[in-house]
Amino acid sequence: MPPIALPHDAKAGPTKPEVRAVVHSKLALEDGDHFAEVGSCTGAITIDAARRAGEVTALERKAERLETTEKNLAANEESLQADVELRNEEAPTGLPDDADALFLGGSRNFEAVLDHAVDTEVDRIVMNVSRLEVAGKATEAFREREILEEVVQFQVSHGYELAGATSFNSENPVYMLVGSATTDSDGETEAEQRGDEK
Ligand SMILES: C[S@@+](CC[C@H](N)C(=O)[O-])C[C@H]1O[C@@H](n2cnc3c(N)ncnc32)[C@H](O)[C@@H]1O
Repeated sequence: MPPIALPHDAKAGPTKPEVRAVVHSKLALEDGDHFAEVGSCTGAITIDAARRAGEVTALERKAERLETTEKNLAANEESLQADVELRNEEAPTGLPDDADALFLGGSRNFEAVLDHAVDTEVDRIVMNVSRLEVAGKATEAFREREILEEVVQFQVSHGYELAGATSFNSENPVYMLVGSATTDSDGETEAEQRGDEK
């Protein structure tokens, strides 16, 4: 599969390729999945998701950024397999009730978005955060809802040649929260079950 093309830019994006690779490893999208996204912006995550899932619903609160999502999706049309619906909404408004996987690239109303994910039992939830204080609040919100599986923090640096040697330019650190809101026959999430076992 060729790398995605992003001929159109928007402020606040795109999510860097190395970060996208980790996001998609955690989302583990398959043909039959419905993927929901909060904050599609340039569409960098949306395009990769539309190459893997069967259905994509992408929300973006800013109309001009949703237009960027649409244009970048069109630039990758030949490699997409999913039915894609773009919604100019501020989540949780506009979120589908049958998503298998959810990515929060934008953090507005994230508590209400997580409540919706719990109510609709979303199987895989990934949230990316760059600001430390928001990362702390989001981690608490995942824990309170007993849906937290992993907290991953990482930072990517790219090498460049300096005086015949290699030096590095660093990207901002990323905090990635990974969870699941599916429940067993007793109505417990996997995180709750792990708590019971301790
Ligand atoms: C950091 S950017 C996401 C970047 C995107 N993953 C990309 O690769 O281009 C966050 C985006 O989320 C949007 N956003 C934030 N909260 C939102 C919400 N509750 N509903 C819809 N969009 C939201 C913002 O307008 C912004 O465009």
